[in-house]
Parts: sequence; C-alpha cells; structure tokens
Amino acid sequence: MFEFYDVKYKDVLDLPKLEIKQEEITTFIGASGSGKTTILRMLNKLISPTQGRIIFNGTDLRQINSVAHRRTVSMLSQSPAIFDGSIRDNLNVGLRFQERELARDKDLNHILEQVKLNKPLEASANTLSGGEKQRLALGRILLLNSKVYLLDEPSSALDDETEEMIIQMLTEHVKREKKTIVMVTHSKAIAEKYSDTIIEISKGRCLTWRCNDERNN
Ligand SMILES: Nc1ncnc2c1ncn2[C@@H]1O[C@H](COP(=O)(O)OP(=O)(O)OP(=O)(O)O)[C@@H](O)[C@H]1O
Repeated sequence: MFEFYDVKYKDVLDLPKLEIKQEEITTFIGASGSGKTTILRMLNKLISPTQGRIIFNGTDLRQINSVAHRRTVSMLSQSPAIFDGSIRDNLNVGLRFQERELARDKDLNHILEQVKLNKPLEASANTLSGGEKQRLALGRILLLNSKVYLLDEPSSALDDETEEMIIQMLTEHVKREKKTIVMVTHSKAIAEKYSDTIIEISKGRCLTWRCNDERNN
C-alpha cells in the first residue's frame, strides 16, 4: 500500500526502505522524538519527504491531490481539536469538512457505543475528560469510514482497561471492514498483541521490523 524509497525528512528521518501493507495493522514504536509522528504526517501528505519518494498503491504521493488523498487516508493526531459545541457537532465535523452528508443520530449513537462513550449527543464536548475527548475524536475518524486510518497514540489518555477495549474494537472493525491501520503507540504490550507488523524507529531510522513475530532485519 505504502512503499518508501530512500525517504528523508530534513535531519529527522532517514528511511531507505519501508513498506506498509494493505489490510494490516502496522504499529510504530520508539522513543519520544524518534520520528514516528513525522512518518504519519508524511503518509497523510501533511508534509512531504525532503528526499526520496513514497508510493501509494502504485502512484507517487506527489502526484496525488492532498484533499482527495485525505478522503482515503484519515489521521487522528496526538492532540485532536475538540471545539465548543455538542458531541453531535464534534462527531459530524469531519463529514462536514469533506462536504459529505451528515450522519443520522442512530449512526452517531452506534459510533459512541463503539468508542465506549456513554453520553448523550446533545452534551457539551468541552466538559468531557481528556480520555473521553480522545474517544470522541476517534469516533469522528471512524465516521469518515476511510480505507486507511493513521492513529497517533489513539489510547494515550485512557486507563489500561479502556485502552484494551478500544484497541480491540478498532482491530475487529478494521479486520471486518478490510481496512488498514497505521498506528503509533507507547505501549509495547498493545503493539505486540494487536499488530500484524511492528516497526521500531530510533533516531529517525528503522531499527527493527517484525512481522508475525519474525524479525526480518
Ligand atoms: N517540521 C519539522 N522540522 C524540523 N524538525 C522537526 C519537524 N517536525 C518534527 N521535527 C523534529 O523531529 C523529531 C521527531 O518528531 P516526531 O514528532 O516525529 O517524534 P515522535 O517519535 O512522534 O515523538 P513523540 O513520541 O514524543 O510524539 C523531533 O525532534 C522534532 O522536534
């Protein structure tokens, strides 16, 4: 799905070769500042490599329109914006931004169930806790129903039990719907348990690459 060839980003990343496979859960792990978020930002075309190229389904990312790309590839950032308004408005904002039809309350409530957020749609999003806001933002992304989700620490503000429930829901969802997840997590346990492929980044380089528990390099 994504192939990196001699990709560099300033002096932050140096990735001679990297592949992210379709319909898999690929997880990046590594120390703070190692370059994980920068990789996700490149996959979403928020930034471009300063050298080398990234191929997405056979086409150089430089040739793909950014807005069109982001309809296929949605990103949940580490600190997503929750604006002053209802949970309903905050869930629908991604669809509104993409000029798509807004979701019906039935579908919004289903999404809230999926992200384990037991709140009415009219409730103010501002009064939610940090972990609840994180789940709301995840719900907003799921509503977009994209082929690829880029998730930057999607469960960092959650307690262990909720984290496990959310990641389990996500993995079941992507397997059932044949979607692709590229995720960053601080939790090696979560990475080991739920990923098809784990890529460890250290100081902008790919340190280890493990598929189904086999170290390839
Ligand atoms: N546009 C930029 N120009 C220059 N340096 C940058 C740019 N963006 C990020 N960096 C630097 O690149 C390094 C990697 O940042 P990145 O956010 O990718 O790390 P990370 O592995 O996601 O860290 P964390 O786990 O703390 O979120 C950091 O030192 C950061 O300051």
